[in-house]
Amino acid sequence: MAQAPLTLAEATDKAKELRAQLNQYSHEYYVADKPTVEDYVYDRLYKELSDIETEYPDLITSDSPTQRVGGKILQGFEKVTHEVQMYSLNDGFSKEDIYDFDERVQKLAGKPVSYCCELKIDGLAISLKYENGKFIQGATRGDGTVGENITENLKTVKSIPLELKKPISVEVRGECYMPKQSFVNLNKEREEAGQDVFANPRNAAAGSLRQLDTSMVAKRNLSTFLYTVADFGPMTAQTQYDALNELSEIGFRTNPEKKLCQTIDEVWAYIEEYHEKRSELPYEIDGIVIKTNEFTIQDELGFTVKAPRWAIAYKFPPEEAQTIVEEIEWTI
Ligand SMILES: NC(=O)c1cc2c(=O)c3cc(F)ccc3oc2nc1N
Repeated sequence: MAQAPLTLAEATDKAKELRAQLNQYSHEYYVADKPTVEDYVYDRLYKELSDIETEYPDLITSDSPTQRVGGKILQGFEKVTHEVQMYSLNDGFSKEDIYDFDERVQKLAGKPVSYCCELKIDGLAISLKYENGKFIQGATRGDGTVGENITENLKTVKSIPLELKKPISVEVRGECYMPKQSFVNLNKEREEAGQDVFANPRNAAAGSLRQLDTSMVAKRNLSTFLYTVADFGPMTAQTQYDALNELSEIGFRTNPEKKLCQTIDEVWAYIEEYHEKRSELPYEIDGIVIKTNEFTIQDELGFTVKAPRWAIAYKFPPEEAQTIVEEIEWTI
């Protein structure tokens, strides 16, 4: 039985309630990886909100889940200048490189330091800006000083919050990536459509974020892991490990495999552990990022022209791309 049409007042209240409920379900599914409802529950509420917004377009808000599907055709990507430079990392390729890094850092710091170790996600570095809790700008790293404005495309990435849990103004950085399974599915579709396939998930993510049709990006199932606070705003973390937890508390998706290591031996054990586990992860990693944990020490060590002195990326030897795809295809 069709419901009597809602008055504007009823529709306004109902839309607000549905947005909050849907954004909560979406956070659980795409950010916390802990969905609490079946898809059909979400879909039914989504349709209810979408119908209200069709009836009353003025009720559409920037953080409405209906804004995630894209549908804009962009003319191109404007340039964005990063007020806080987006550096790259120095690479290490051997155990010796990692122990040399530790020796340099301890000498510069003048004392033993602890390290925060993180998986090195093989995606595309992005910067996200929020004003009073609202997502206002997303950009690529570019050359570290000038990147591309890909805000409209990043709005379709479900793990990127359109509104934070607190109305704060911050700039955060992280990696946008395509999960392995999505990569295999996308290449299957492209092959069947006679299109070129992507060589690896990183290229697929980069190619997806360069789409000018935002509805195409929405279909690519991209995700994110955030790892840096560029402009702290009111955030209080004094170490990298705590900053990752704080990023998660305000609504960002962070990688759960981080580890606080008191010695470089512990760091090396972590590197070996994840070199083993690499093929089981649902996303590609190309190494491990090691950072001095205390921000006071990061400030003391600072940056060279190219990279921070207080971090190093240990790069795993490249896995044959074929093995990755074969392994996944076997699991389908
Ligand atoms: N791909 C990654 O998973 C990853 C990348 C970086 C960086 O590129 C990076 C660059 C800096 F100048 C400083 C810290 C960083 O931390 C990082 N942490 C990570 N987990």
